[in-house]
Amino acid sequence: MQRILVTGGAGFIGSNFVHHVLGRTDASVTVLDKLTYAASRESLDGLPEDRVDLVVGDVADQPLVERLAGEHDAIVHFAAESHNDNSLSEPGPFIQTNLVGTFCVLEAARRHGTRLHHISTDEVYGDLELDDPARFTEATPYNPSSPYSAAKAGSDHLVRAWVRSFGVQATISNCSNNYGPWQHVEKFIPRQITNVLDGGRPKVYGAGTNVRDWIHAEDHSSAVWTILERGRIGETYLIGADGERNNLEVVRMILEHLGRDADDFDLVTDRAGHDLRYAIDSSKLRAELGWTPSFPDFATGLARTIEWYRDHESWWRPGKDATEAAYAAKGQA
Ligand SMILES: Cc1cn([C@H]2C[C@H](O)[C@@H](COP(=O)(O)OP(=O)(O)O[C@H]3O[C@H](C)C(=O)[C@H](O)[C@H]3O)O2)c(=O)[nH]c1=O
Repeated sequence: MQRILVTGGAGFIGSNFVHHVLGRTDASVTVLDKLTYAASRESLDGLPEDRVDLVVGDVADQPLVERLAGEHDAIVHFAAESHNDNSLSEPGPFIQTNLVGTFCVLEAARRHGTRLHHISTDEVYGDLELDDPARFTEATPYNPSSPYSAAKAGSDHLVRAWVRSFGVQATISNCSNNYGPWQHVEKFIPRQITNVLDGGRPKVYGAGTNVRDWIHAEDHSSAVWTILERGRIGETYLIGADGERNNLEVVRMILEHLGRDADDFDLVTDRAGHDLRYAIDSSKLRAELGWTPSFPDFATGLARTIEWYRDHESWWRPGKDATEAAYAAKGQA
């Protein structure tokens, strides 16, 4: 695979993947990205210019995606609207990008016989009880809760249908919550880090007992590359790094790292339909393809991420006020 098309490659997880591929292989990458509020050209800075191309465009632009698919050996499809809170206030873009966009990618892959890897989320499985020892596996029934996760669930079903009905050469991965550099300040970890850097207080939904299974974006990238290279066509692989923490634990770690009292946070209005707990069993990926996470433990990864936000204020600052104003309008600031 020498020529790879990465949809959504200027977003948080997509751009981490582009850095991963260009740093570890001799492949060249075309990024197709609409450069919405959640993407940034800066996330692609420092890459070898002769091996990366940015096409600013919409993944739901069928002729554009068809043309690009014909010029590449593989498509890795990250492009998606990803923020649950936004999907609750305005679901339309989630249907358009996550469902219609995936349809366009599938039709393009079908027409050109291009290998496809579809990026998805563990949220398609709904949530687990806090005291349930179970974790999600590839056999867990779909049960999405939000417009975001329902649209991602639908996109997974489209991929499986195109594999079975049209022989599209596709794999799917469902990953848990990512953290790391270049994540938009609307998301939980960057929001709380930047609140504290600004001298403010973290804002925790509900009672803060909801659990997320954190993985560093770099480990997500290495898993996706492994599946792209060695995954079996038509298969789904769950990606996770055994990083379960509740939201209170995470904000306390951020506060303590930045020299503040661990209880210096506010509990705010809960998210509607807020999923309680996500937890991934990634045994299939580890046993079948030999993948293991390489990033250090969550505490070390979080500390490095906090330092990254401290060092990159000029990147996150322009979006911060508008993001907080939107949360304030919902009683979550
Ligand atoms: C923004 C914010 C969030 N939260 C809570 C809500 C969740 O329990 C947790 C993480 O929230 P966040 O919105 O960052 O992420 P999730 O809703 O878990 O979803 C994320 O991880 C999955 C896998 C994807 O697939 C999504 O694309 C991705 O956004 O913190 C707060 O308590 N306060 C806040 O200010």
